[in-house]
Amino acid sequence: MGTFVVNSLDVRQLAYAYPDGTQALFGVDLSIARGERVALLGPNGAGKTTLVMHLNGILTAGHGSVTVAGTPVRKDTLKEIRQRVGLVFQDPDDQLFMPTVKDDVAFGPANAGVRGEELDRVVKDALERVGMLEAADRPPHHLSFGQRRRVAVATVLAMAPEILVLDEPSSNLDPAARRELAEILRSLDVTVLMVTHDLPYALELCERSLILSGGVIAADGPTRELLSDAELLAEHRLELPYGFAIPAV
Ligand SMILES: Nc1ncnc2c1ncn2[C@@H]1O[C@H](COP(=O)(O)OP(=O)(O)OP(=O)(O)O)[C@@H](O)[C@H]1O
Repeated sequence: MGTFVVNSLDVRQLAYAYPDGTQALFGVDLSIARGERVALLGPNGAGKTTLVMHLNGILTAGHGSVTVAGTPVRKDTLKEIRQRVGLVFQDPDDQLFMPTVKDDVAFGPANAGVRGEELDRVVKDALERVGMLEAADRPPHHLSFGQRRRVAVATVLAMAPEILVLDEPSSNLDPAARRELAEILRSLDVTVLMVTHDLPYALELCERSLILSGGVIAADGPTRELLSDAELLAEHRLELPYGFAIPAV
């Protein structure tokens, strides 16, 4: 047998209409290789959330397919898929509900059968990776918003996901917390897909970006090239902050 490379994510001809008939996706194709960090850009209503909800089977394909590390997202693979696709919601409070930070991080792996010293090690490692180990015994609701977002990332990392999917990771963060999270994400060595309206954040973190617009992938290429194309940005209602200049390489 020859060697072949399995992508972290393959989406083929994915189309989806909500029960009320609203067609949100019209045949989306995309592949993300292992270790890539990719930004998913696009105006309000483009279908970004709808696409993300297909990645771990919250929604299942009306038409087309989603495959994570070679495993198709289907009803009978959901358990495996939910472990492989680490979704970090925009609001960390949707993800943190245990009395302490370490209980929250332990919840997923404990459910998957990890126990004892192995569980302690997994929790410690995930908290260390997001710089939150000192907060292990604190109640999540005593932490700042930025700290809670980092703990939410840790709860997902503890499952050793194939791909980390972040919804608006920089939203509601002050400049220092925004920069700290960028440093953490850059250090992770995991495949990342991040949905963002923060174009400078996409540029800083992701070599490649996708523009989803009107339910289709309208552009896929180096972030720097996409963000340098004023016409492309205007066409898809994307705007760089006033006065922002793309830094020279
Ligand atoms: N539950 C629903 N029922 C019907 N239509 C929906 C539902 N959720 C979303 N839509 C519609 O599907 C389309 C895509 O919405 P979606 O939330 O995926 O866009 P988005 O790119 O995530 O937008 P935003 O940037 O505002 O979060 C929109 O036309 C939206 O109105």
